[in-house]
Amino acid sequence: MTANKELRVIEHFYDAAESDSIYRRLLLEQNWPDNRYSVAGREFMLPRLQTWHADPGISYSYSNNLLQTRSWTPLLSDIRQKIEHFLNFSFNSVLVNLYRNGEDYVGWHADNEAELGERPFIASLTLGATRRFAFRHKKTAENGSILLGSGTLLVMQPDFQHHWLHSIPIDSELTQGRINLTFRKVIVPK
Ligand SMILES: O=C(O)CCC(=O)C(=O)O
Ligand SMILES: [Fe+2]
Repeated sequence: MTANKELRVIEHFYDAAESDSIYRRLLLEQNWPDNRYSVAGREFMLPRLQTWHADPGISYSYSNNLLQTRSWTPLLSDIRQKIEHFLNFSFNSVLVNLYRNGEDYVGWHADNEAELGERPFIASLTLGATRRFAFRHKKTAENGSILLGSGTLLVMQPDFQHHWLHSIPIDSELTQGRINLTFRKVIVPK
């Protein structure tokens, strides 16, 4: 079993000009919050900036701890629609990450919170600078990475979160920013 079967990469999902224009718009429009948080009385700094947008009634523990839920902007709705149409799947939330330069990163994790259900299906769109997306198997020493360039859509199949951890490592040489959108489907409790 390799991670490749559980990852699908669609390059140029948006072409270079579209990706560049979306990147610039998001950078200006997102009204990025401060990345200093206080959780249970402890202060910490997230090594990137984030916003969280969801349909009404959607609650996600990660975001409840760290982020306010925002509504969909017209631009985020348009992107969601294009991805949903392409994948024939509907999402109800998106986590937007801004890596201001190569010093910003996300550490090893799996997106397997209970609210994403048994089979978390995640679509991730990269805009701006190219960054390395690294993955490593939870039980074996298998590991690998792929470069995600602007306009690339990465689809993480449910089993990817079960078997692998992923991260965006620091790239100290890099001065440009990157925005990543991970579209998710939070399960609404009945
Ligand atoms: O920036 C990326 O490509 C990955 C972001 C990520 O793993 C996440 O938001 O859970
Ligand atoms: Fe992730």
